Amino acid sequence: MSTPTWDAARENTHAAGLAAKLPPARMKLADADATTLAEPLTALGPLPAFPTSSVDGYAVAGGGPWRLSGQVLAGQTAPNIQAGQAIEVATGAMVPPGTEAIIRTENSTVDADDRVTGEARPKPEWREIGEETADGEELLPAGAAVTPAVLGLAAATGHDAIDVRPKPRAAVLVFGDELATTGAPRPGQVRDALGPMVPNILRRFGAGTVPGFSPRGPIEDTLESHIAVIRAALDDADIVCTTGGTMRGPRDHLHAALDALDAKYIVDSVAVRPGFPMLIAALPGGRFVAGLPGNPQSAVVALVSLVVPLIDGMSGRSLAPLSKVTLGADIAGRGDDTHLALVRIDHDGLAYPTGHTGSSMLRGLAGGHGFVVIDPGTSASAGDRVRFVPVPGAAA
Ligand SMILES: Nc1nc2c(c(=O)[nH]1)N[C@H]1C(S)=C(S)[C@@H](COP(=O)(O)OP(=O)(O)OC[C@H]3O[C@@H](n4cnc5c(N)ncnc54)[C@H](O)[C@@H]3O)O[C@H]1N2
Ligand code: MOO
Repeated sequence: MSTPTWDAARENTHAAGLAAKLPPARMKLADADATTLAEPLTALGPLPAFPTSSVDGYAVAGGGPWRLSGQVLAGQTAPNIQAGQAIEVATGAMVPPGTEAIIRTENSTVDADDRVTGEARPKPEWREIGEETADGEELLPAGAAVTPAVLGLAAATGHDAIDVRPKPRAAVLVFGDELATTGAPRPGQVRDALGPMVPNILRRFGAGTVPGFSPRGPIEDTLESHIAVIRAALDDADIVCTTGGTMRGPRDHLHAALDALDAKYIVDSVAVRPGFPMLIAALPGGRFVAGLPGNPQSAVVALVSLVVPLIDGMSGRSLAPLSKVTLGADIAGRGDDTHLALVRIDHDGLAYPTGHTGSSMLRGLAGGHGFVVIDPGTSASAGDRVRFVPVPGAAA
């Protein structure tokens, strides 16, 4: 398999995810945040459902002064209004049929004999039936991300539950005999930095987690343990993220384990720096293994490069286009490879390289906002607009 470009690897991974997208499920609104619409969201009725006052004031008909002859509060049904009458209305209340104008409270006076005088503003002060949506209108297409605002819109138009594709469930398996999980590392040891980091990044990218596997590890570097724990994780996970062992060194067992599990590579290394040994393999039953390199920053590069497109595909979403940022300083390319360079967006709105960007380091990532994409064969200069891959929650 020849090494794909970073862009091609993302597209291939997204397409593989889309081909294995998760089956739809009906979910109560309270449970549906961060899922994806499986069907278009349509209005179950017009919005607003009745002519609705946008102000506190007096509905009037005919010429004034008007005789105050009632009140409508939000939630009540309104009586008809006759010429010469004024009916006090609250914001959100139904506008009495026959209303010609609504005069705001602050633009009106009511005398001791309940006579209302005042002047209406030129623009109507109420919202007509169906102004926001007609009954049955499509509000959002299938494949749209379900955000808190989408939940609010669904509720506003009458839905109690919606058809969504659930979040793919991701397990995280941390491999490495050198890893310690507490205290400062002793000579020869490395503190596991991925266990505390990867599940939280996955959650922020819209993956669900699997109890007992968020993370599981450190797991010993043997072929048998790789095969056994990947199998166990697949009982509940749609995506199994492994860390380390992506090369073919003396203690790297991931490839052999994937062969034993009958996996097919979607991507097996990518022309990107850092993080090139990242891989995605498909397993029978529409599940995937994402091999994240052991170097901690490279593992995050693999998450944002391939696992995010995989989650998008399995969720039935299109591959999200990347926004662009303007560079505040020059950033060198990495020859024929795409360079994902850590940047911090500063107070001037421009992106500057962080320090400490070695692939084994995390200081740059912890102080940065994401990666800019320097395309193969190019270098970028201050002032250039370049694509930006955010790492949510990366920096304050
Ligand atoms: N002969 C070559 N060796 C290496 C090459 C190469 O091209 N030729 N590429 C290097 C690159 S680039 C990367 S990235 C790594 C990928 O290594 P693996 O995915 O096989 O991972 P490991 O060997 O297990 O570990 C690499 C490195 O990361 C540290 N590590 C691993 N897990 C964790 C963790 N959970 N928390 C913190 N640090 C972790 C590990 O101790 C190693 O230092 O391969 C290079 N080698
Ligand atoms: O792929 Mo490695 O990321 O350069 O440390």
